[in-house]
Amino acid sequence: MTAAQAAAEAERKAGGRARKAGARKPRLAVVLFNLGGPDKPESVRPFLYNLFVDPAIIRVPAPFRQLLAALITWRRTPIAAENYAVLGGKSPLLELTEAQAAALAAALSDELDVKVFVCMRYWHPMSDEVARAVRAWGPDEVVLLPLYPQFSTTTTGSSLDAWREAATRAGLVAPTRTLCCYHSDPGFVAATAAMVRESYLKARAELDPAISLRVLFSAHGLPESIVQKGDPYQWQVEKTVAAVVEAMGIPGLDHVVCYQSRVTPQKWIGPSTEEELKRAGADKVAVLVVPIAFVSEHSETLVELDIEYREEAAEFGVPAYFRSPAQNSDPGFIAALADLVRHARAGERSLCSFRGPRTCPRSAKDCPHARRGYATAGRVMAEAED
Ligand SMILES: C=CC1=C(C)c2cc3[nH]c(cc4nc(cc5[nH]c(cc1n2)c(C)c5CCC(=O)O)C(CCC(=O)O)=C4C)c(C)c3C=C
Ligand SMILES: [Fe+2]
Ligand SMILES: [Fe+2]
Repeated sequence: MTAAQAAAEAERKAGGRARKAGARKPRLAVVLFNLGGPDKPESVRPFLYNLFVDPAIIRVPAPFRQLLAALITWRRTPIAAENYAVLGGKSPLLELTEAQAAALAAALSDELDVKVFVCMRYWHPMSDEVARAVRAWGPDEVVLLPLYPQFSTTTTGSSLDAWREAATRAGLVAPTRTLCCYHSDPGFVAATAAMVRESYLKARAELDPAISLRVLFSAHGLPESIVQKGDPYQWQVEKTVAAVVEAMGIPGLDHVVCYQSRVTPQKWIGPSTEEELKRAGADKVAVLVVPIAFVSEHSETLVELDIEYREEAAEFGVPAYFRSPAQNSDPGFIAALADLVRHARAGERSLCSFRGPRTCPRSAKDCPHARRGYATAGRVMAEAED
């Protein structure tokens, strides 16, 4: 073959590859992260141990952490098992997250060859098995999407750390974009506000017009010390509530942010949801409780909010108790997730918020944008980008 023929052949092959690439949709793996929950009564104890032994949750060095985790697990297991027994002996979180994954894949499938994986932090499917499955599928790119709109070191941070290690072990090296938070993303806020507004109007219609209605935006709590060290979660929860209230467009809406699910004896951030129920009882106002940091139903909505707090509200003399549903596979919420994936792919950054760069104040030292050398799949990611 002459040099000219070789050059023509190379050009033909390159053209063919480009045409192929043009015809082929990008192969994208999206990984949805959530906390996970037991799949049968016997899983409650190991699930709880996995949670309490996580250094992002119990912040004491080994081997004391393992000892403390075993002790807290021993104390918590009967309470948690009783809650899961109400739900048929298991958490519904995996099925609901799988439904979200299927809906998100459908929303993106016109433009992408997409597969959406579910990765749980403390019960199956967990990081190692999911990272291996993602690698075996052979994506061109990966988007990591936490099902926590607000970043916390205890949730998103912990999941991403576990993923980074698992991806390295699995040899997953595809270019990866990480979406750290979407607390005030316009799509997420609009979808959430529409759901809360509908619940509010429904409750208002059922309620005696003489009785006022207060909205309790109830988020999962955190130990105060974690927030004081720089966890941006509480700041982000407050941003979500402010944006949702504005988008609801109900003038003079009586509302408050409060925190539920305290599970350790330390001081947790407040006010607690129980304190707010007590106050509503004293004020003789009805309440609409809105889960604001959970995007799926699970034990803390279906048991804690729907049974325990409802009973406490009645004891405190709250005249009526309503609850707004979590997003689950609400079409507006899934469309917002799809837009977040598009946005993450279109941006320059390997680590991004819903807006692109960092959104947290400087005081939030545990915002992932503040951590130098943040890495995933063996690649160093964006370092303190703002
Ligand atoms: C110190 C303990 C805990 C912290 C901090 C914490 C933060 C945190 N958790 C969620 C979301 C979920 N938590 C879930 C269950 C769960 N969480 C804890 C403890 C802490 N969470 C426990 C012990 C449990 C198990 C259930 C129980 O014993 O009550 C779940 C899943 C539950 C299910 O039904 O599947 C979710 C989801 C957030 C958002 C958060 C802080 C930002
Ligand atoms: Fe929790
Ligand atoms: Fe941040």
